[in-house]
Amino acid sequence: MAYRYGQRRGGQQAAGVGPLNLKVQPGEFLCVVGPSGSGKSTLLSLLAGFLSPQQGQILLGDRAIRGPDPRLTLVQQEAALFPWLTVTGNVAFGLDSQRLRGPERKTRIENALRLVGLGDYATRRVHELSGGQRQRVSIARALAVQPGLLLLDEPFSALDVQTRTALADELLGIWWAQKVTVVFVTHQLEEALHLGQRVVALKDGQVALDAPARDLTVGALRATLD
Ligand SMILES: Nc1ncnc2c1ncn2[C@@H]1O[C@H](COP(=O)(O)OP(=O)(O)OP(=O)(O)O)[C@@H](O)[C@H]1O
Repeated sequence: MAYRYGQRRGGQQAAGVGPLNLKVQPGEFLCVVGPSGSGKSTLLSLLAGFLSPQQGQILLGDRAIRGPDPRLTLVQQEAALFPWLTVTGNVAFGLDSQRLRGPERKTRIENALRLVGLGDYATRRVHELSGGQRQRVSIARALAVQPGLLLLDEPFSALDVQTRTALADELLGIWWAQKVTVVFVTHQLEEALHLGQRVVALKDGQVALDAPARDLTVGALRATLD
């Protein structure tokens, strides 16, 4: 598939991604790395259904993604939460599109908050939380809908190193426990190698490298992207 933002004059290729062909296995943890402008966020917007490929298609299972899709959720760099709502209110908001009511709704929220270590914060207002706690709420909101595909776009980049490392390890624990398929975008090569089972490196919108993380080093990734 491919997506290009408009056309450039003078025969130069317009910015965007592709053509590329990627298959993510169910339950896989895939990290996408690449320098600024390489197309990471564009790829994630395509996977999230915010953009439609101009060429080819994106399938989730055997059904195409044609727009915002309840089978997947996206967590972005800055937690997009409602500050005036409680932690529970924010997580519940993600469930509204599923029209989930009653005890199952309550259980989903409680489980999601427990998974991110915020079981005791249910009634707190979001504006009282730290940046790391807010990002935990975003992840809980994404997990509560029990997505088939969890997309994360540099979710920890606004956080200090310690919080970032702690949250990365929590995410690994959640992935392990929930068997959710994860596509995680980062420009930090160390983070990609720590988290991913597989790493895809993008350069100018193309796949420059696609390999199991265990076969890679930061040096090898850097050399590919230079
Ligand atoms: N809305 C847009 N209109 C036109 N060009 C765009 C648009 N959004 C992104 N681009 C261009 O597409 C290319 C890929 O951008 P993208 O944001 O996907 O890169 P990225 O790898 O996520 O970068 P960063 O790490 O800086 O977030 C860049 O050349 C960018 O300038």
